[in-house]
Amino acid sequence: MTTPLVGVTADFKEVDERPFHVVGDKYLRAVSDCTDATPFIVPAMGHHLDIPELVRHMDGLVLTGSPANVHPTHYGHEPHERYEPYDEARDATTLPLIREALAQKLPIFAICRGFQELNVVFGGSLHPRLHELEDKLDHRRPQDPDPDVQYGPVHPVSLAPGGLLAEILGRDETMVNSLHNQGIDRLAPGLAVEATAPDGIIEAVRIEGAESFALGVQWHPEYKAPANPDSVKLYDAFNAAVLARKRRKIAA
Ligand SMILES: N[C@@H](CCC(=O)NCCCC(=O)O)C(=O)O
Repeated sequence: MTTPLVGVTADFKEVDERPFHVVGDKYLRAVSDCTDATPFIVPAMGHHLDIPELVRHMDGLVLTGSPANVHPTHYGHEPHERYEPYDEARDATTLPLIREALAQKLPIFAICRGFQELNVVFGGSLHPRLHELEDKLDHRRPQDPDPDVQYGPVHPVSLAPGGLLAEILGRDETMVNSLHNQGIDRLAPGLAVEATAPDGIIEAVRIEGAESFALGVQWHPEYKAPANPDSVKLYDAFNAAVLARKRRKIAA
């Protein structure tokens, strides 16, 4: 069997005043270190991509995190400068990519912004600034220059009894990192809650009835993934689905 291919979504942003398609190294490295697949970067080129053809070549999809927020018009809200930065090139890529990935039963692992994109694609909405809500935790990145602190565990999440995450991790609670300003407001129909923070914020979802692995998490399992036993289990589960997809393609 040839090596499976996992697409990893890129942001579109300026680097030295020039446009670039960029992906954090940790997203690529986690796929490389913790699965049998080779990662490749999916550029944020929207309608310039032949998305159905691209998905046919993939065996799995990782939707990455990003400092940029999903444009509010995708979930029926007015844009406001306080909700920036946006990355409309990424929205124009990831939202149709998720739809096509589902149609082609591709394993999907959605992380942070990717998790939020899943909710938006299914018709849910986001709260643009969680930390402005009374009675919610501050879910933003810890203010410390050390990445091990920024991506260190900061709050527990309760795993839904009988859910996919509880099954994968083998328990009912775990500690997660937290580097997001936004979060799920209205949960989309078609998504099942897999984990919640102590303040009730949804931290993980599964696509109900998906024919392959289709999980989104608000935290960052990709950060130093091989060193985190929970992250290893998550990538193992994703990998099993990627390999199964690859075998199905060969058999077809
Ligand atoms: N912009 C959204 C999503 C947050 C997110 O994905 N953070 C990741 C930051 C960088 C990284 O580690 O990839 C929000 O603020 O909620």
